[in-house]
Amino acid sequence: MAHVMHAFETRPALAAALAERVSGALQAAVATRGTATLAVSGGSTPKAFFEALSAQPIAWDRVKVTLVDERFVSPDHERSNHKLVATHLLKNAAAVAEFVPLYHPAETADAAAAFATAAIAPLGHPFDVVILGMGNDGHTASFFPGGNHLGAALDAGTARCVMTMEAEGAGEPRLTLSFSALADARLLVLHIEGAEKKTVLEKALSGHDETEMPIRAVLERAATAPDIYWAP
Ligand SMILES: O=C1O[C@H](COP(=O)(O)O)[C@@H](O)[C@H](O)[C@H]1O
Repeated sequence: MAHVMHAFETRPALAAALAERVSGALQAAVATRGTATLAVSGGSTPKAFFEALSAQPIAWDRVKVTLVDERFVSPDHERSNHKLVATHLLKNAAAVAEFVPLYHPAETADAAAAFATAAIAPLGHPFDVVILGMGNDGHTASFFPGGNHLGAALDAGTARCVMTMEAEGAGEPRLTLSFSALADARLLVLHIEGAEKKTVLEKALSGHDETEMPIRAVLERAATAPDIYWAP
């Protein structure tokens, strides 16, 4: 699947341009269907983009926001992706958006994943916008190399769901949307920053083994061609 590369000179320029692009897609969705859905990544990269997006003049009360993946930690934990979104995105104009968490205070990650699968179902499909990140190990969402459920998570035939993932490089157990739930988004973005991530992307583009670099599943066979946003 071909991708479209958008390279920027600075990270603030990327954040502003991506916020405008996502804003346009969400506004179009609201105009067409009355509601819009947005699934975002966590990690360190999206903060400036979230801040820029939070100020966009969208009918945010019609927008439902969720995560592409989450750590199995409570929302007040410093590694919680929910906390990141609450702090940097669900503010300003976006404060009225509805947030659908993946984390649920269940006894096990598997039980939380079952709750989350039920919680995201009413959002409908495909998502209007999905923003993916990428780790230096080639993971995206929580599709980690060596992940215990990686095969099922990347299987296009797996029903749209939230699954658990454990992997050496993942830290705590993870909750992740399946590839099937992400890959047909109306707008599918891979947002990466820094020279190291560019090198990782080039490596991913030069091979085919998805178990080595799960991001390859998105780059090679997502139903929607990804738009890649990069800045040094
Ligand atoms: O663990 C995660 O990492 C990736 C990449 O994060 P970054 O800190 O390198 O930007 C992120 O996309 C994912 O949502 C997150 O859970």
